[in-house]
Formats: sequence, C-alpha cells, structure tokens
Amino acid sequence: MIRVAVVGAKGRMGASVVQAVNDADDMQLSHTIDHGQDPAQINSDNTDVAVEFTVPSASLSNVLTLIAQGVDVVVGTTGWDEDKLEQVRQALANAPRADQSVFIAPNFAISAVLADHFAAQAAKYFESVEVVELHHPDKIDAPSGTAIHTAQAIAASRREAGFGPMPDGTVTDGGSRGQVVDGVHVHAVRLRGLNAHEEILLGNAGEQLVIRADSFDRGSFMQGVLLAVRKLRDGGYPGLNVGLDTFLDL
Ligand SMILES: NC(=O)C1=CN([C@@H]2O[C@H](COP(=O)(O)OP(=O)(O)OC[C@H]3O[C@@H](n4cnc5c(N)ncnc54)[C@H](O)[C@@H]3O)[C@@H](O)[C@H]2O)C=CC1
Ligand SMILES: O=C(O)C1=N[C@H](C(=O)O)C[C@H](O)C1
Repeated sequence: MIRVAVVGAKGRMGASVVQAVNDADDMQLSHTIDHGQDPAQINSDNTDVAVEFTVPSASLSNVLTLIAQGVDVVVGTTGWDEDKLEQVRQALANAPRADQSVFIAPNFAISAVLADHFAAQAAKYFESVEVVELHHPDKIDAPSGTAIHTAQAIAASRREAGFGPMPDGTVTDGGSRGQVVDGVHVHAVRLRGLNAHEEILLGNAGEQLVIRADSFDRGSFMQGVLLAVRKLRDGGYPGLNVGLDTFLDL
C-alpha cells in the first residue's frame, strides 16, 4: 500500500484527494493536515508521498518542510515562479534521500493538459492568441496557474517560430485587455456555477481556432493526482518535475 498524506485536507481539493485516496485499492491515508497543524508530523517512516493543495502563500514552506522530512511530494497549489522553483531544486539537492522527488502540476485534468499542449502547437500558425480562464468565484488567485502556464507555453512556441509581438492597436486600457503574461493577454472570469475552464483563442485574417477545456467538477483532477502519486512511489523521477505531461506520451 502507498501511504499518502494530504496537506490542505479540509479544502475543496484536499477533501477530494482524501476521498480519492480512500477509494483507491493501492493507497492508504497516513496523515491529513490543514492550517495550524505542523506538516513535520509527516515523515519517511509514516508516509511515502504527500499531496499538497493549500494556498500560494503557504505552499513553498510546506514543500520545503516535507523535503526535509524525506518525503516525496505531489503539489497542485498554484503560485509557483522561477525563484520558488529554484528553492525547491536546492532543497532537493540537500534532501535526506538521493532520489527524492517533487512533482508540481498547475492542472491535473487531462483536458486542460491537452488544451495547453495543443495551444502551444497551434500558436505558431496564428497571428493572434489570447487566453480566457473562467473559474468559481471562491478562487483566490487570478489569473489561474493553468492560464499562466498556457500563456508561457504559447510564448515559448512563438519565440521558437521567430514571431514578434501580436497585433494590438489598443491606445486606452482601463484593465479590459487583461494581464499580459510573457506577451500573451490573459483574461479571468469569476462566476458562480463555474468550476475550472479555459479557452485559448487563436486568430488569423478570416479564421479562428478555439481550444476549450472544461473541468465540471473536482473529480476531473483526481486521476492525474493518483497517477502522480503512483509514479513518484515507483521512482524514476528524482528532483523537480513540472506538468502532468511529464507522465504522458504527448
Ligand atoms: N493543480 C490542479 O489541478 C488544481 C489546483 N488547484 C489549486 O489548489 C489550491 C487549493 O485550491 P482549493 O482546494 O480550491 O482551495 P481551498 O481554499 O478550498 O483549500 C485550501 C486549504 O488549504 C488550507 N491551508 C491554508 N494554509 C495552510 C497551511 N499553511 N498548511 C496546511 N493547510 C493550509 C486551508 O485551510 C484550506 O483548507 C489553489 O492554489 C488552487 O488554485 C485547484 C484545483 C486543481
Ligand atoms: O482554483 C481552482 O479551482 C483551480 N486552480 C488551478 C489553477 O489556478 O490553474 C487549476 C484549475 O484551474 C482549478
């Protein structure tokens, strides 16, 4: 049995992970931790893999603690930038176990991962690309971690293809053009009734391609979370890996 700890267990995602682990034949819960409880209770004697879904302001500290405890970590919390990722790499370089792993995914739903992949492929064939993400109104960060990841993938693809900036004649902007991530405009909608959705709009003169991914409920993320737990437990992914495509044949 894979011994799994859940950090952020009382949250929307954490509670879903607790249920998914309880429902999995090859896993058992070792710890459920939430705000105010010490993640250092989790260690390599009682846990194989910790799953972390908390808040962007707490995630790095939790992950560094878990690395020091000798535990592999699957992270779904958003808010990662290059500086934070580098701190994780350095902590892993000094980790108790040589083959220790941290896996971070901005999105564990296959629809979102494929949308991201297809958007990066398509971006080099279109003059204009913009990203719209739509979420439930209880989400605390905007734009979504997924949308930032998508915009960065689109920008990298366009750079590789030798593309310059996109056409945009906007002169006055009170914020309506969204946040510019790596040269790509990203727009965030918050609406009761939604869960997690993303649309990538690609345009040329006289034509448009729309790529859309919809997560209608949190169950959509669980297959990806359990896959990551199993992959880390089986080994072969030492160090820091980012993105569910790490485990997919794309
Ligand atoms: N990668 C993915 O596929 C997905 C990622 N997310 C991300 O996961 C994160 C959590 O999302 P939700 O569960 O919707 O949020 P939530 O607000 O429902 O849950 C967060 C939980 O973390 C707890 N928490 C806060 N500080 C903590 C700390 N220091 N230690 C332990 N627990 C702490 C809170 O008490 C709460 O129970 C967000 O960053 C969200 O964007 C959400 C859905 C899918
Ligand atoms: O907070 C959410 O709900 C989600 N957060 C992640 C993000 O910010 O990309 C993943 C998914 O969009 C749901």
